Amino acid sequence: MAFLLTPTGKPLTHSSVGRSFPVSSNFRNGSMVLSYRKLPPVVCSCSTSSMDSCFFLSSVANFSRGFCGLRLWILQKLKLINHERKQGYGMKYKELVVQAKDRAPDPLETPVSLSSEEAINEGVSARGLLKETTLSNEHAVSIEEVSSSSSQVSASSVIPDNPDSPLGSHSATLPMDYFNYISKSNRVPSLSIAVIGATGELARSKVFPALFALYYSGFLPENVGIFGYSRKEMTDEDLRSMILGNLTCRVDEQQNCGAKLDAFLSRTFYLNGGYDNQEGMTKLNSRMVHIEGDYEANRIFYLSVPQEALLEVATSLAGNAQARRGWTRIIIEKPFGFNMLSSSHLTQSLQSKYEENQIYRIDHLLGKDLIENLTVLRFSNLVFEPLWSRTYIRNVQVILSEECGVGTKGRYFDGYGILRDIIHSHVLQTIALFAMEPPVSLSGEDIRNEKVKVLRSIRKLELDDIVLGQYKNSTTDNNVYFDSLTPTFFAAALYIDNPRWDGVPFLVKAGMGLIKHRGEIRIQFHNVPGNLYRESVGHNVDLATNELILRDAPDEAILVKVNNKVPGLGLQLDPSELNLLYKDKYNVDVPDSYEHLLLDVIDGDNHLFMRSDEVEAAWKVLNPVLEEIEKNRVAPELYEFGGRGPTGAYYLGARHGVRWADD
Ligand SMILES: NC(=O)C1=CN([C@@H]2O[C@H](COP(=O)(O)OP(=O)(O)OC[C@H]3O[C@@H](n4cnc5c(N)ncnc54)[C@H](OP(=O)(O)O)[C@@H]3O)[C@@H](O)[C@H]2O)C=CC1
Ligand SMILES: O=C1O[C@H](COP(=O)(O)O)[C@@H](O)[C@H](O)[C@H]1O
Repeated sequence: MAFLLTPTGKPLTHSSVGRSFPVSSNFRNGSMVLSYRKLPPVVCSCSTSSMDSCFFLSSVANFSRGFCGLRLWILQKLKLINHERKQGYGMKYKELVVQAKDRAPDPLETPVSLSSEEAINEGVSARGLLKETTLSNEHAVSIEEVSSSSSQVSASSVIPDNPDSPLGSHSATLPMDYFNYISKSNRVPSLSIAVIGATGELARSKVFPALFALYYSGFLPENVGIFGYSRKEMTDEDLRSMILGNLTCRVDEQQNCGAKLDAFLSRTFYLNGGYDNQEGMTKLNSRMVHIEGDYEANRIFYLSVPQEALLEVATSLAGNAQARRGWTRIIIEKPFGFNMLSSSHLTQSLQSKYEENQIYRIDHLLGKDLIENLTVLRFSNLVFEPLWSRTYIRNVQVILSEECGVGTKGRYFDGYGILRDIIHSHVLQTIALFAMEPPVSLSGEDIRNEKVKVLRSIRKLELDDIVLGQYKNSTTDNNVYFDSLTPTFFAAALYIDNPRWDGVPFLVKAGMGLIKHRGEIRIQFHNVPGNLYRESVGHNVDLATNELILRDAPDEAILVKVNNKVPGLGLQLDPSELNLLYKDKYNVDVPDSYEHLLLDVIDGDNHLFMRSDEVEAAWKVLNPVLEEIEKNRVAPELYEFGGRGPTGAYYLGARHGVRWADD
């Protein structure tokens, strides 16, 4: 039996020694082999700030997100400001709808006879003549109307594929060319959004609610069609009932809630793809064509399926369900591969079917304000950018801790662990956005060009630079122990070997089953040289360290820690926080990050999505240490569920001259 080693290579003296851990996953002959092992499903009332309920629509227990007035207004303004940089035309949709409303319908554009589903689509366009805010039940198409017609769809309406091109006869088109085309034909292309894996947890809890939130707030075109796809025997009605409980309206606009909900559901359809995705995608295409009518239509496919199914689904869809007259974009979920090799296999396979700019690798953390603020703060203020380097910054800490255990994520988490689930994209993308040089513009490619340089400059990790942890059995899971080495905690010291960041430790910490839900980036500045107030500061100069804190959880905030004179006679310094707490400043709930990112996909804005070279560069940082961990079967340090995590993380900080600032 191999020795169990600590991450520093020393034999483990922990109570876990003696347990025998088979390596739970590997990659053979170009395909991933995962053996899932049981993780304890820790049940705890983990509330995320983004899941507060705004308005309950149905009696079904509802974890809805809120998204109210001012935040919506800000988002709309920002979107308008960013209008010019958008690669796609999502926001122009609304303008075009308005233009189209102003024009008399072109009889040449109207099909001679419409199926009832096409008629619904037409009806929706016609209803566009009404102001969105006056949409009422009277105008909404009833679900029954749609259901009764939907069963009559025949496969004969499938448009044949072009075998010469992976993109079909219309590749992802240049938005402006396409625009001209649209305005010539006087018709706004419709948008079809298909959620593949519609019955899964992610689709139900995040994707459909985000789509409805966008629809409700007017961010989706009125002729949108929503399609759910999986292998289960279900009807349109079943899907609608299944997602209904998670759909909510904005508190400030609830007067139209029922009508909007009806309208959204009437555009939501289910397709049972069966066990052959080639056939399934052909059927889906047929259904989409039927709903879209014989017009230009853009398509988004959200692949919310297990990683094992991803390639097969993506390939089947590429050949059978891409838009023929409009663009197609696919969204894929992390983890992006299991290791360097499987990831590069995945990338190559996807690129043989899709153009890179069709692929949106989604990581929901990147849709949070915390992340967007990294660039906003730095590049729209004078006071931060001059300090953004090793000259002034002593260390950077990225902290993502969750109170919850693995819970229902156990299905895929145990095969992957926290490095692949959280570090590969969440953390490395955060560091890349934080540390990049100023991009030429805010365009997706310019930003991604800068991010990838940072990722390539990160020093590859060694075992000595990391700490692995696993939470012990909790009181809620009846003494069930993990029977794998899967880490639920990871900490590391990263270095970026470039002139701006040489020698600055980037300390990262991510874990589950910890004392506090926290998501923040903390930037600690150097101590003041020759500080005139050193006597007032006292011995613990760390307390007087200036800090900039960007926080997502527990409450969204931007804080700057400064030294301030305590009011009164005498001279006493007090490290205080300049505090921009969102909930105090803005009377709004923050939208879920899936809304933000889905809107970006519609707009063709890919700056928050990883490009394939970024995925590869991130693997180069992690792959060597992952191989070491697996080769040596490094055992994670056990920690108490609900505690502060492994003590190893404190030693790690100390070795790099850093004191964790979140304690
Ligand atoms: N849940 C989460 O919070 C997160 C999930 N992810 C990623 O998102 C993806 C989905 O996760 P999650 O929703 O939790 O998974 P689930 O297992 O809950 O759902 C998977 C869905 O995919 C469908 N499906 C499975 N196999 C196939 C197939 N061969 N062809 C077509 N459809 C298939 C399933 O339905 P049916 O069996 O009926 O076909 C089901 O609808 C995973 O890749 C995961 O890594 C990433 C981050 C967070
Ligand atoms: O992507 C993921 O993030 C969640 C944490 O998301 P949050 O929005 O609640 O902070 C994490 O639980 C999950 O394992 C991971 O895949």
